Amino acid sequence: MAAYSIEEGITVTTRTPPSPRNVSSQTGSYLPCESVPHSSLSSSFPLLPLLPPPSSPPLVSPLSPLCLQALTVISNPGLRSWAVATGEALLLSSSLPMPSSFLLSMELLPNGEKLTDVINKTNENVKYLPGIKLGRNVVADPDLENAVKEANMLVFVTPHQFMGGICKKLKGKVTGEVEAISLVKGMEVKKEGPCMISSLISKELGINSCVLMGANIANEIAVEKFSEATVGYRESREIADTWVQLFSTPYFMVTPVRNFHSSPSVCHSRLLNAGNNGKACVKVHDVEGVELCGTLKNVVAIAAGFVDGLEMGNNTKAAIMRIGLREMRALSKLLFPSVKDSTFFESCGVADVITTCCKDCELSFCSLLSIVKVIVALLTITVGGRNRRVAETFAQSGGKRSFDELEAEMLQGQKLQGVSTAREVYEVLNHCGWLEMFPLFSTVHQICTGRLKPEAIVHYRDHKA
Ligand SMILES: NC(=O)C1=CN([C@@H]2O[C@H](COP(=O)(O)OP(=O)(O)OC[C@H]3O[C@@H](n4cnc5c(N)ncnc54)[C@H](O)[C@@H]3O)[C@@H](O)[C@H]2O)C=CC1
Ligand SMILES: O=C(CO)COP(=O)(O)O
Repeated sequence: MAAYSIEEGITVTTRTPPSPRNVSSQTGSYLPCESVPHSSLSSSFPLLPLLPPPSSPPLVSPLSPLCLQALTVISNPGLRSWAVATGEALLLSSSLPMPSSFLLSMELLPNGEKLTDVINKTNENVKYLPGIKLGRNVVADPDLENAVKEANMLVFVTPHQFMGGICKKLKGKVTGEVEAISLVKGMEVKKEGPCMISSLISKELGINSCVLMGANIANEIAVEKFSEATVGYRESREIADTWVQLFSTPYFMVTPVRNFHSSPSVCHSRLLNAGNNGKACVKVHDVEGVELCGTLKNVVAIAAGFVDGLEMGNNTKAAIMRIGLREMRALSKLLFPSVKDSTFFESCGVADVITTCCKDCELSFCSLLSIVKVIVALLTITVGGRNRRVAETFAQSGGKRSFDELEAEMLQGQKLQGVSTAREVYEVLNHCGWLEMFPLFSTVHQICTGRLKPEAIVHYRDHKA
């Protein structure tokens, strides 16, 4: 059985320097190279050799002020998790300067061996990525502090619920010039107001953090289906380009997005000031726009799941997605006026709403190929957006089975983000007196907590809290 704790974990460490991945070994390039709007760095990146000579010097990106010495992925791999799809995909590529990938689990295999030991022995994650050799320079290490010791690039990929504990544990342990990127879709709500995960990382660890969000169902990326993602960044375009370079593959197209400095909204300032005796000083950039897209779309996905569970049809689903997107944009801009409208047209915005709210497949018994389709459907029915899927089952049960129970049963150790995010959003709306302005968001929370029936999702205007 798997036993997870923030105290223990796995790290995968590389001791050889990076070399960019070999594009000729990749398949499934969707767009011609010229149409991929990457930086010149990223377009030349995939052509370099797959494995570095053991004595190559550390990579110094021509665009980046950062000398890429070591990269640590802070994650906890699970079946079909984003951590596995991205974190380990990164590690598969020995293009990276990564001495380490930290996997927050001290998981024992059925034979009693530690997964970390087996990864180090076989250079393979026999449980979650069997049959695939990790980059030669990858080492597993169960000690979080040790994992970040040499790293100057940190990738965070865990459910948002655990980020507070992880940051607390790392406080004071991350030193030198370190850059972070968060792939975590979610936020924390403190008494002083909402705190995006990238801000939490920055505040707790004293380092800059970009974000990467997008329409990225993990298992599709794991099988190299073409996808896009958006990197949100604060100050430095060079840092964003470095992350784009690290994450990009022919089947994973990453685009950087920036917003300009601005003050937080009046209400947000009031919230912050209330908790900090007026001393709060927050700088806001579009890293928040990208991150709020990734965070809030999980609430919309829950709403879409209710619609599916009640078999309300595509028009209703489209209406809920549109209203959800509108509330996403409105809340993001109220919280952070610097958020740009155009961000909602990036992968992190409308595309993520679509992918997370869509059903994986429809069973069609009318087609000539119905048997094949049913088999394919049954094989794939367990994939796709988890928030939508669990909410669908919740609605089918008439709201009688709790989300906790369904999460444990359906996700087998994975974590649902949408239900806790709906609660966190509700707290913010309630605190700011905005509940009536966001009827869909507040109705979702009330359905999740059993105060309203799932059917209320289309009567949301009647349920002003
Ligand atoms: N899975 C996906 O398709 C995508 C996920 N994301 C985001 O990436 C983040 C991570 O998602 P996944 O990798 O899918 O996570 P996940 O839902 O697979 O959870 C990862 C692991 O965290 C573990 N965990 C349990 N207790 C823990 C603790 N105390 N400390 C640390 N970890 C603990 C869980 O057991 C699980 O194995 C989330 O914010 C998610 O919204 C983003 C894009 C796609
Ligand atoms: O964020 C995701 C896809 O972009 C994954 O969504 P779920 O957490 O609903 O599976």
